[in-house]
This record gives sequence, structure tokens and C-alpha cells, in this order.
Amino acid sequence: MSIERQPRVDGGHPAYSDRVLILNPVSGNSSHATRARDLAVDHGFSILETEDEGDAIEFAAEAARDGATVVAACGGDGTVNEVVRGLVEADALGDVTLAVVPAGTGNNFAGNIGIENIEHAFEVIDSGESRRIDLGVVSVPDGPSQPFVNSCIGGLTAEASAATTPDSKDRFGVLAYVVTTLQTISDYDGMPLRVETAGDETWEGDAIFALVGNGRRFPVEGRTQANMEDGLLDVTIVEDKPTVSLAGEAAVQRVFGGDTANITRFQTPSLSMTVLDERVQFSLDGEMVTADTLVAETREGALDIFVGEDYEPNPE
Ligand SMILES: Nc1ncnc2c1ncn2[C@@H]1O[C@H](COP(=O)(O)OP(=O)(O)OP(=O)(O)O)[C@@H](O)[C@H]1O
Repeated sequence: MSIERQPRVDGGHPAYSDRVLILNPVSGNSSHATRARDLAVDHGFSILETEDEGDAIEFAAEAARDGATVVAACGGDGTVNEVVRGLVEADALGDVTLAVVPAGTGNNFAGNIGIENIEHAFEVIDSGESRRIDLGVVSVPDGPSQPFVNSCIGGLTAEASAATTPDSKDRFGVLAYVVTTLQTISDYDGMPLRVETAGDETWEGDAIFALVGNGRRFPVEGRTQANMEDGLLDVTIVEDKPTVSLAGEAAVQRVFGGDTANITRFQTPSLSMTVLDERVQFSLDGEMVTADTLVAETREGALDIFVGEDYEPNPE
């Protein structure tokens, strides 16, 4: 890995800045890279640019091991997720403050922590306002644990993930996969699912989707930000799909609103989900994982992160 060495704004020229920006130059519509680079240099950041999947994991781990105290993720939720994975791998969550510089298509997580845009992200870093928020962690049998900051959504189909367009991601964020799944499944009765919570509650039935939020929740309208400091996951299980095929907003409205009898919502610090007889796709902050069983839990207050003025520790 080569690190682009930048002079510091304070005039010093250390071999390596303790502020590192990990830049995904192709996230979103790719229009952000030059602006993000310029602002990063102005704010004394070293810059590492990703070229492929997994680079941000490696870069974040190495930056933390080299003593970085601020690591900024510039990209969409997927880039943020990879950077957090790197910090976890380097066992550096207590030593590094994460900054989110939003440059993805949806940027839902950035919005949930009060970061409006690239410029605002650097203002927030300057202000120094950080909080310790919960980190979601998922483990699957025989696989490594994987963190998620925003959401873990189960019940998606491979066809739907392939068919989801940037335009749809722009409009619906991570729910774009939900919308495309609804549009591409015709005679699907749902997945036979068993969910067990930390409090030994069990939910069993056919579900279309199971949505687990750490940074976000899944209301029909209004604020999507969850309480990220309560040590709890916000779980929404959707049992039925609309019987008629609906597009876009109408599908989201029908699935999450209207007849709420088909929706089960609860909060829990941890849960296990088992899909009987089949493997399904789970999106972890938009990155796909295929599994038939997984455990999701929160690590309360594990992630130190810069937050904007609009971040509400205890949202409605
Ligand atoms: N230089 C690169 N060229 C191609 N793909 C890249 C590059 N760097 C990172 N990636 C890929 O980009 C993905 C992350 O994209 P990210 O989620 O940040 O942006 P997005 O999909 O545009 O936004 P959003 O998540 O908001 O929809 C990673 O899975 C990684 O594989």
C-alpha cells in the first residue's frame, strides 16, 4: 500500500498524518473525488484511494496500526462498512474516531448521524463533536464476524440485488433491494423464518423480509434514524407481500404501512435468525452475504464517530 504524503496544514511534514481519508473514487456518481481530495489535503489528511472491493478494509486496518487517530470513509454505506471492518480487524475501535464523508448514492447512514454533504463532513471533523454509538455485528456459521453500522436486511434475492439500479438506490437507499425483490418475485410465499431474541422470545412464520437496524429503523414515513446509543437493534419483520404488483413508493408504502397487522416490530440487544430449508441473501449496509442462519448483536458504544448538529442521540 502506498500512502500519498501530504504536507500538513500546520506547516509540519510528518511522514504520515494521524488523519487518514479512505476515498472510494467511484461511489455514487463519481463526481465527488476531486472535491473530497482538495478538502482532505486542506484539513491535513493523508489520502488512500480504493481500487477494488476490500481495499478500504485493508487501508483502515493499516492506518489504525500506523497510529491514525481519525479515519474518514469517503463513499457510500458500503465504504463506511469496509472501513469499520478494518478498524475492527485492527482492534482499533477505542483508538480511532471514524468520520463519514458522504459520497454514495443513498448516504442513509451519513444522514442518520447528521452529516449533510462532503463540505459539512469536514466542518464537523473540525468541530470535534463525536459520540460513542453502538456497532451491529453479525456472525454466520464458519464465517468471520462482520460489523454493520446501519442495517442488516434478510430475504433479498440474488436476482433482485443484481437488478437494483443506481436510480432506485438513490430513491430508496437500502430499501431499493426490498423494492426490487418485490418486483422480481411473483409466486413467493416468503421464507420460513425463526427468530429468537436475547429475551428468549421466539417469532416463527413465513416472512418476506426481516430488517434489523442499528443506525436506522423502518418507519413508513418520517425520520429513519434509530437510537444508536441504547444497545438495542430495531427489528421489523414483514410477513406478507402486496398481492398486486406495485412499483416504487407504492410498494414501500404497502409493505411498511397500511395494514400493520402484517408487520412485527421489536427491539432486542441480540437475536438469531434461521431460515429453514434455504439460504437467502442478507444485505449488511448494502453488501451481500448469503446464509441460512445468523446471529446479530450490538456492541454498545463501541464506535467513536463524528456527528453533525442534527444528530439526535434519542430521536422520536
Ligand atoms: N476503485 C474502485 N473501482 C470499482 N469499485 C470499487 C472501487 N473502490 C471500491 N469499490 C467498490 O465499491 C463498493 C462500495 O460502494 P459504496 O457502497 O461505498 O458506494 P455506492 O454503492 O455508490 O453507494 P451506496 O452504498 O450509498 O449505495 C465496494 O463494495 C467496493 O467493492
